[in-house]
Amino acid sequence: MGKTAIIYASMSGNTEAIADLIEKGLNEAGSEAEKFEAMDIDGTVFTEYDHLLIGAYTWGDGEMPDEMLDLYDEMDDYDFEDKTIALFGSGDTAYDLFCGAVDLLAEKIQQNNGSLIMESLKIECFPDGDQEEACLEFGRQFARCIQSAVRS
Ligand SMILES: Cc1cc2nc3c(=O)[nH]c(=O)nc-3n(C[C@H](O)[C@H](O)[C@H](O)COP(=O)(O)O)c2cc1C
Repeated sequence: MGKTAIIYASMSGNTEAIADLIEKGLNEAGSEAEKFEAMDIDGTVFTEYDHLLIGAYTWGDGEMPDEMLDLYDEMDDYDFEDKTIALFGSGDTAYDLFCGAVDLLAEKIQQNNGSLIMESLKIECFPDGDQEEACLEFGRQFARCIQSAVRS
């Protein structure tokens, strides 16, 4: 089935909480993942893992946060054509560019031959209430995508 990595950047814990819930959803649907903080890894993760869930909070004026910047720049050295990819993030709708970093990641993946298997998950601050279930379901749905790709 291939290996799944959940990669995230989080300063105050909201995006980390989303990553944890996505992993829980994946597990519920019978898949496993390894989770990494973006600043602890480099681009080799893009060759070692077949399925990628990548998440970031948004900083500045719709900008990529510092913790994700190196990995974001390194994406230009890789080809994402054969990868299963979905994106997630936490933001705040009080800002003009809600979850702008998620959109920047999507553009970068597309520039490097990749495509997204699911619509990106954008969470308002902390994933509570209905948003908690949305994160779990995102994980379950991603698991179903990679499982059905194996069967077909
Ligand atoms: C200085 C600053 C700038 C921000 N800019 C944006 C922004 O442009 N768009 C957005 O959606 N959220 C923005 N946010 C909100 C954060 O992305 C949001 O608080 C998020 O939940 C933080 O996630 P974390 O807990 O994973 O660090 C900004 C927050 C701060 C402190």
